[in-house]
Amino acid sequence: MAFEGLTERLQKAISGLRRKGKVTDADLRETMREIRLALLEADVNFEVVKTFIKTVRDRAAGTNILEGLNPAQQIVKIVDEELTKMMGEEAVPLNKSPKVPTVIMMAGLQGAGKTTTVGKLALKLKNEQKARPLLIAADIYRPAAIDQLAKLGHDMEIPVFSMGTDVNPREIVKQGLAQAAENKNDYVFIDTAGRLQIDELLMDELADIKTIAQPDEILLVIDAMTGQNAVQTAQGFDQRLDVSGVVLTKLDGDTRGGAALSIRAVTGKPIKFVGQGEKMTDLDVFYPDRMSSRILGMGDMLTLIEKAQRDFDEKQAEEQMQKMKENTFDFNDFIEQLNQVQNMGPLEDIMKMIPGMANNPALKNMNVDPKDLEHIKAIVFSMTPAERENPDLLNPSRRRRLAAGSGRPVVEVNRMIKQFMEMKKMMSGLMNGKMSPQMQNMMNMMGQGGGMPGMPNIPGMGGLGGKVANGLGNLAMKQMARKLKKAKKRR
Ligand SMILES: Nc1nc2c(ncn2[C@@H]2O[C@H](COP(=O)(O)OP(=O)(O)OP(=O)(O)O)[C@@H](O)[C@H]2O)c(=O)[nH]1
Repeated sequence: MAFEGLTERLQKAISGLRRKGKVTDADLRETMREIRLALLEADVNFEVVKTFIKTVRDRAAGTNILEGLNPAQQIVKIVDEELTKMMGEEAVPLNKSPKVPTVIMMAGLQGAGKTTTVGKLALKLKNEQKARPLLIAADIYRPAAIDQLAKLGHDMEIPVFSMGTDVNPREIVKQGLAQAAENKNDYVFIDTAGRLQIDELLMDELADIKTIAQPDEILLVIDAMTGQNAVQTAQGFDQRLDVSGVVLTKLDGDTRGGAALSIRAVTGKPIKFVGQGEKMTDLDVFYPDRMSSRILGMGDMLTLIEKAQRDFDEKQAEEQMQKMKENTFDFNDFIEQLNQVQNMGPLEDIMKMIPGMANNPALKNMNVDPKDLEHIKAIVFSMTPAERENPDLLNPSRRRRLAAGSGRPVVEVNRMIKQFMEMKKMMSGLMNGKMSPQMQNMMNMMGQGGGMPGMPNIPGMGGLGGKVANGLGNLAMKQMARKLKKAKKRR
């Protein structure tokens, strides 16, 4: 997960204020100095940091009592709002042409992730809008690029237009667009060539393609891990091409965050999407406010809820809930749930989206080994259908059989069954609360209180209460409620 270093530094910078009733000028100066260092260390553009610090300091000095928040919370609130502004305030959607097709031209340096991003975006449009995109392979200089795009298209059942490596890219684009018109494709993506660095030849070619294709959107693909170089690259491309948006890739490997935080402020161009992994589904809309929450370690419940909604089968979730309510949730349901959780991605990443959890020391040391989940599955798969439906059948001799069948020690089998029983009991109680199905499912996944077998038990997280309900967590909850309200309004 991105930005660990920055999150830690910022929290440390602010934590000094937490015990103070009133903030003196010296306190504020010290905190601002720490925040400034944290941002510089994260490789945020120097000028951007300077402006940011001045704004936050002016605001912090001007307001001492805000909605009953303590000094630390006030600073967090201001920093949160200013970070959000720095990254552009609102999510900016993809441009859409009033008449088909919408033409999207991609640009970026070699290896930034252009081809991968074309695939991810096309798949997103196909899945979410039932779009019928055409991908044009106009990178003739790296022969593997055409094959890569052709393979992506083949796997996702999205057509790819290519003419090999001997035809001029300008001609390929012309003919590709003609084909899109003929096939009435609603989106066209042009995958252009990249170089190791910006050079005149490349820029001339891209400028020509722009003239030919008249794109509705020029998306610049930038590798977040290259920090300030990414920002310079963005400036270089933008000067020649006047790009309309940025896709920041490899955010999953970016521990610092400098590019994400500076690009908008330096270039004035919005980050529209972020790439967070190598899978075709690892592309997300960029929400400045959610990113800011994450950076401040306040979690990102909205994304978590969306992830749950996207990756969870609603009908299945309803059925499982009903079973929990009736206390008839069995090992078959449990396996289904484990599979769903695994689909959502690494558990550590999911946990970090919960307010107050990003810097939980227990979470830091937590190493969720995917093998643990596999062991649990192995035990369940060793059960007979009758045992899965009725865990009460599992007497000691049957448990010994499960241990032998799964290759796990008997104590592990016993522990797993005990935890399952406890979870089942707890969930049936919890289900009579007033949470939405998604929330209930999430709580369930997170191993509330007693803990779900295989899910880490997090000390201090006695339910979402404990750790989360105090300090920054408390503020995060308030912020979240505000953001949820805002998001609802937008819809
Ligand atoms: N971890 C991670 N890897 C990514 C992401 N986006 C792309 N990659 C990887 O980055 C590498 C380069 O991606 P490509 O799509 O081939 O890069 P490109 O910009 O098309 O390169 P050229 O065609 O040479 O210009 C591949 O191994 C991708 O899997 C991302 O968001 N996260």
